Amino acid sequence: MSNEEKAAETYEFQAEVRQLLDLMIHSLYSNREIFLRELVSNAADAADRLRFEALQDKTLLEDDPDPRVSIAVDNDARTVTISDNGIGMNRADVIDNLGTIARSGTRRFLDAMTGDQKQDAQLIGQFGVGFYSAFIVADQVTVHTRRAGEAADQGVLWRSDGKGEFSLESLPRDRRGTAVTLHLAEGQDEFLDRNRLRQIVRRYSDHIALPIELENEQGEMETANQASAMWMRPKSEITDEEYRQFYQQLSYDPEPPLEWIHNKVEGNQSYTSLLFIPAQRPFDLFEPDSSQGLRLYVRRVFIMEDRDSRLLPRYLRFVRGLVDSDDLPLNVSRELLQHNKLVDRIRGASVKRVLDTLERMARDDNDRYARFWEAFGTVLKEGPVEDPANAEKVAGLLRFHSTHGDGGSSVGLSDYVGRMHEGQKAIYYLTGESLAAVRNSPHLEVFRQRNIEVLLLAEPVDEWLVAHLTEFNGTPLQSVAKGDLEIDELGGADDETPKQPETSESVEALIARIGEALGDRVSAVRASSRLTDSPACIVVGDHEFGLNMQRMLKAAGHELPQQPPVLEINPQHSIIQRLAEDGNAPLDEWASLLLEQSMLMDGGRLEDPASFVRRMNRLLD
Ligand SMILES: Nc1ncnc2c1ncn2[C@@H]1O[C@H](COP(=O)(O)OP(=O)(O)OP(=O)(O)O)[C@@H](O)[C@H]1O
Repeated sequence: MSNEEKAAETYEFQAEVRQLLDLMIHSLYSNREIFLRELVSNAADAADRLRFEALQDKTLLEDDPDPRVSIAVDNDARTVTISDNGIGMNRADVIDNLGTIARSGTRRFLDAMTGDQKQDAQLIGQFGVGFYSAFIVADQVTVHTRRAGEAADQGVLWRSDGKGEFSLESLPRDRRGTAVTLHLAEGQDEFLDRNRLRQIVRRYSDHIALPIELENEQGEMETANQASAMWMRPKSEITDEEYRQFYQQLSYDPEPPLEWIHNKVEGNQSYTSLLFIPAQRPFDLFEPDSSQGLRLYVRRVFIMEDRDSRLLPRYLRFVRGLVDSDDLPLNVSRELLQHNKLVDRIRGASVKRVLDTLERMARDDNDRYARFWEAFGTVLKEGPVEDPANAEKVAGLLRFHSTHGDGGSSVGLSDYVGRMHEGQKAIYYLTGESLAAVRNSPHLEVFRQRNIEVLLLAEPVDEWLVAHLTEFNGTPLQSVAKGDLEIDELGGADDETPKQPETSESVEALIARIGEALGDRVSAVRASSRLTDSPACIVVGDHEFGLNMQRMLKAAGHELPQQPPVLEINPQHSIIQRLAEDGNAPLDEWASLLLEQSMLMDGGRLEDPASFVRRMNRLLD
């Protein structure tokens, strides 16, 4: 090798990496120890990747087949070195991975930072900021690495002080894998203390399933973690604390999980699954490429993270954990997972376990279920759409706001059905843009008067939900804002509730004239049985999209057929009665005003708000 080739080349960090480094160094002061978790986790990932690639090519293992991570301290040089005998990196890998290409996570991470130290530190905890966390405690970092399968002279040395540049040079390396050496910055000497390091390994990496060795004072290597696949141990021997720790090391979530489900299945297909239901929402739950997904192992070898939702459907993406199969082939690929009967069976059983567990929680522990619902209810509402086979089961787990009770979102469909009036034929609901808008909607008036409960649905996902969930245990779900209400069929009517009075002839005539005035802005004008306090409201047909849904579809760029709404008039309202008597009232103006105010009450936008205001002022004048 010539001298020129050996000379170090200098590269600049990509701008976002620089930003990340800067933030990390300044905002992570209170949580410095996580650097070790991150570097150990990278080392363990590298060992997993080697094991996986070695399934195809055994020569990669060279004469060193047992995966291992080791941590060594040099007190004189004030360095800590984390080494692995994993997959290693070649020159191009190093350039890509350690500095010049922003990882997709970096941008998301920067976007998620709030500026609040405490919150951000927690966020970093959840995120797994990776390699760059080395600079939280080090003012100089070197990475010496060689890719498995390549010759010793292909070793590469990366070096940086984290300030904007890094250098790269060739440096032969006998062993494959990577050694990351941290030259501790001033004031960070506590990380030279082996006891402190041991304690950090136990806290964050105890359940990594390969040995993490720590050099003791006598220079001997000792295993610092449990280094076993905890999920393979019998349930009865695992303490709650161990489950919690395992969860934390798997998810980086500081909050203990609400529940875990550990199953060993034996028979014609054997596998173990360990599933956790978290207590808090991860920040990327609603991002399309969120890092959620179970980990798939085959006979203890980590194969991949299930980013394609093969092991669990999307609406259960909040579940964390793993599946370890004895029967899948070790060389299983993404494609193979897509069409595999064993995977189908594992998935079916896992869905059932999660739903059964949630049912039990909902039945036995209201408070815990309320926490679950608060964190993940919105996601669960995708269930009936995504998984029709389990729609009924998921429907039973849903919770809603309602006109009944204290207004919290805690009403289940079976609670509702249990309270239905005799003769009531449907579960009534109203969707809208916000809770305030639905709560105050004129569509609820007659239901309030008759004391009939209505579910109040104000999340965007609710529109999709009710489009797919048309009944619950045989009782249909019906929007109170759609179709012709047959008031006497509502149920809830008893002798004391006044029957809907007949509409007088003069009001009938008025309704006809309003219809003429509005022309094709409406598909019909009719007397309403919905209203008690408002003069008018708008209604769509039974099989048409609700107005809120129409707005959402339009906002998403869909072309919708023109479907003018029906305007319903309250024959008992004093404005209506006055108009029916007064032959001189400017009826064109009044008709428009009634339509426009009804649209506004429904959360709609007027195409010409200025004309509306002028019209109102003329009539008030
Ligand atoms: N010890 C190592 N051996 C081999 N490759 C490594 C090692 N450490 C890091 N890398 C490579 O560098 C990349 C970047 O590492 P970094 O820790 O910044 O992010 P990550 O591990 O991909 O993400 P995260 O830490 O969020 O899981 C890794 O994806 C891996 O390809």
